[in-house]
Amino acid sequence: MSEPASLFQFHDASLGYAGQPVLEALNLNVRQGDKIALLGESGTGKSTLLRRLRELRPDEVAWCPQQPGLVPVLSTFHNIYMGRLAGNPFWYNLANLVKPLAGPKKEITGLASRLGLSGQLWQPAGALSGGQQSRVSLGRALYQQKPVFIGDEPVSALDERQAADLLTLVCERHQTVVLALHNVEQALTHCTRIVGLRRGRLVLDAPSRDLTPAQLRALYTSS
Ligand SMILES: Nc1ncnc2c1ncn2[C@@H]1O[C@H](COP(=O)(O)OP(=O)(O)OP(=O)(O)O)[C@@H](O)[C@H]1O
Repeated sequence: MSEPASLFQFHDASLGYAGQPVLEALNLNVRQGDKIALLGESGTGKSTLLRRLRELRPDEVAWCPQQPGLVPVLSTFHNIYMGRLAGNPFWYNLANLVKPLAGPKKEITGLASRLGLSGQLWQPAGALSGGQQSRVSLGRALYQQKPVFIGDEPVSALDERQAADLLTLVCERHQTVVLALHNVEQALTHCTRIVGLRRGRLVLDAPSRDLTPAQLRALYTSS
């Protein structure tokens, strides 16, 4: 059987800002079909790496940022709809803003129900709880329907059951997934490969089946 295609490749790469490296000597190959959890303590460069992945293949990536970045005066429906804004003509977007058309209405109503947001569909995003807002943000990324999902702590504001349910949904609906997570159990349950960062270096890249929670927690120890 042939190897899955490579989507993102880094060879001894350095990633950072304005000439200041955050990640150095990075070697990483993300293949089609990978379900990767990116772990590491705060400030070690997870978001930096995810942003670069998104920049490399903007048309193929559904992006779920760390901060939901919703438009507070617009409804849940409209914020989810924004996931496909760029792919539709102006008149179509305007029509949906004023009076949602049957197609998007049906699709987004179904998605909102799956996200537990049926009761909030027409409420302004600014009136939602933090967890509800992060589900809207997830909905907006899912609505993009891209082959690759990149999420920066997409379920950190959710309770355990909701987080598990929505990580399952994300993995089912995308061929390739890369998620920054802080919960090692979630990482091992939902992802097939774990990439660990520590102090700006990639220090772990292994199949989930070969790892234990204790090994992953070591990424967060101070020594
Ligand atoms: N836009 C930026 N300009 C300059 N430096 C930045 C920028 N974004 C992040 N950094 C710096 O890069 C380093 C890594 O940040 P990054 O957000 O990638 O970490 P992280 O692992 O995602 O952290 P967290 O788990 O807290 O989200 C930090 O020192 C941060 O200050």
